[in-house]
Amino acid sequence: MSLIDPTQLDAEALYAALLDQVKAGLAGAHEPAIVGIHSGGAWLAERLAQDLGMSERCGVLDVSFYRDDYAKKGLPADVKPTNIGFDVAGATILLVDDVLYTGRTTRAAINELFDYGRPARILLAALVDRGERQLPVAADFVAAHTRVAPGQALRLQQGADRRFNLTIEHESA
Ligand SMILES: O=P(O)(O)OC[C@H]1O[C@H](OP(=O)(O)OP(=O)(O)O)[C@H](O)[C@@H]1O
Ligand SMILES: O=c1cc[nH]c(=O)[nH]1
Repeated sequence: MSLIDPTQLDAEALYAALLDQVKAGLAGAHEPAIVGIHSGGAWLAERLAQDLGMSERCGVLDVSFYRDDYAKKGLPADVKPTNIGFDVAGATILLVDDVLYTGRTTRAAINELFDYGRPARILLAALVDRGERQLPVAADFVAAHTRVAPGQALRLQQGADRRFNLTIEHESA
């Protein structure tokens, strides 16, 4: 696994690489569907679903209520309703997030998904894996591995033209 300097991450090139991986990985999958984690994962999921002709089977999860730090942090200002308009039971769900770090968001998302039904399989796609996991979580599809200094965060942004951009910010407490 080679690590890419976080200042060199080209979000559009990474998106194209992730799309290729996901296309190959979902070929022949049983009842495939795509679910993005609000907010960056949802932008990615919507674009992947459009590019794969799967917009009818694309949903969004807001894991705020399922986070293990919910009691401490409460709800963020921009909480959005979860929206899954297809049958999760028996489906192959591609869970999509922008940045994979501690793994706690993925854990919360899997917990929430099971409230909608029992999927046949869940696969995880992340645009960037920054390592330093705190839970045993691994992505099936990753466009880039990097390391970011403590106290900093990678943030995905989407422009009005739907193009992606990754920036490095100081992490909010
Ligand atoms: O692996 P973890 O340590 O859980 O971190 C990864 C999560 O952190 C970010 O979400 P955040 O909660 O900051 O919300 P956002 O997507 O709206 O920025 C990111 O979008 C991932 O969902
Ligand atoms: O670097 C990070 C870590 C967690 N979540 C992000 O969006 N970026």
